[in-house]
Amino acid sequence: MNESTTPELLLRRVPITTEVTRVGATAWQAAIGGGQVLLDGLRRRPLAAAAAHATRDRFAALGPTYVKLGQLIASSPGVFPGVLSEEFRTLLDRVPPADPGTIHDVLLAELGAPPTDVFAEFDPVPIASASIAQVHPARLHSGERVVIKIQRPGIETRLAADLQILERVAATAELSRYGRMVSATEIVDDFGANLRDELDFRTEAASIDEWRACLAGTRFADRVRAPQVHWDLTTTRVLTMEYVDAIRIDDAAAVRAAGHDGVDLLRTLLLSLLESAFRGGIFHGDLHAGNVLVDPEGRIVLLDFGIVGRFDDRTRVILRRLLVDLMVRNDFDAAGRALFRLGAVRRTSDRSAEDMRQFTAPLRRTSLANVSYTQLGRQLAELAKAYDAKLPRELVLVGKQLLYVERYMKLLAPRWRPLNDSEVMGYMSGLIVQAERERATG
Ligand SMILES: Nc1ncnc2c1ncn2[C@@H]1O[C@H](COP(=O)(O)OP(=O)(O)OP(=O)(O)O)[C@@H](O)[C@H]1O
Repeated sequence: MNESTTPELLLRRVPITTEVTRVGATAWQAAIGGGQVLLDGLRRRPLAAAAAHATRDRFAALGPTYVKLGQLIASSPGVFPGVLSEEFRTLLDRVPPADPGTIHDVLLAELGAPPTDVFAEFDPVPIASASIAQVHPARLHSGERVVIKIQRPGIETRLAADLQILERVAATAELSRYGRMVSATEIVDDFGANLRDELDFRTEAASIDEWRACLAGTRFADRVRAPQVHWDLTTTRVLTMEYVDAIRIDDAAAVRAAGHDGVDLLRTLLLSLLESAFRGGIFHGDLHAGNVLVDPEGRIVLLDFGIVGRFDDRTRVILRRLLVDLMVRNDFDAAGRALFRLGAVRRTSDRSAEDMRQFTAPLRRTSLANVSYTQLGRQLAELAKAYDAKLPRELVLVGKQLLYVERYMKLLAPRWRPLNDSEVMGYMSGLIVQAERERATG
């Protein structure tokens, strides 16, 4: 069928605001997905791969909510079948820009004046256009270059309708064992809460400031940064911030051509992530390559604080102790108790200390440096399955960020072994000393 005549596209042309139209579009996409799988089956392609491919295509056609959900699946190894995660990695969030007139109206409504008054220059052509927002370059009257992230009109209603459908699908999925094991409703609830947060740009702006404050005074303060927010020009649907001129971290050729040292960059990225998560309490929760840049001075610049993770004081203390129990004291009973206190394990067994010992064995071997986060994540997921454990969201989130770091390591510093690096080990020792002190003081 010609794409321009599919019901989904026709529906897209009229305002899709009601649940009924979204249910129709979702069912239609599910039906084509099913058809595609059947056809592939007849053509004797492996069924799992065909189903994953069809699901990816349908998610892309259904728009923002599903694209975000697909990206979540892609970055959750161990929870979903590998073939599905792989397929979803290619799901990009790029859509044509909204009509310039509607963008003008959003700015007028949010900032109280037309962009031509508020800014010395405003470029109506965006530099990036994703499903929730688009980003426009502009210049303030002071001469400073800025970018303005502007929310697409109508996105809120559309997401709300999609979320309602997903909630029902998740409730149905929980009737099955697999649905319960992956906590389908919880995944959707969590996902919905994140998406709603992402719709208030003041939350994102506040996270940028909070993250910067948590690294201020540490040795990372001048090695990793985020754009300055212009609060006077920031509202729920408009975020104005400093323009950052930098290259993507996964553009290895450009990073090398600019004379930056891959090991230095990766060390900074890894340690500042650990520092912000295990000491500071707030970390960037979406370090995909479009959000991690390198500026001409060789500093890492993080963009897009739409997703952040937080560990409260108590959790940070437990996590630091867990690290010591596993890596230094080899006290696996204590490590098991720590996991229990994190709320992660609901069932214990006589074998838990032994299982924990086996899980951490690769960490303690001489080949310590070769341990892969991916391998670790898979093992952790298996252990969680065996113990009916549910890893706290933030722990999973920090794990995902380590997977990104690992990916950039392969690109920029393939021979670097963080656990053989004296600065990394020095940093870990600092954490361990702190944890021992906390243990001594109860
Ligand atoms: N401060 C900035 N300076 C320069 N470019 C920026 C800045 N902020 C955002 N951009 C550009 O806009 C793109 C999208 O920004 P951002 O990631 O914040 O939006 P998003 O809608 O959340 O996108 P995504 O869904 O890809 O995460 C960035 O990848 C970058 O190219």
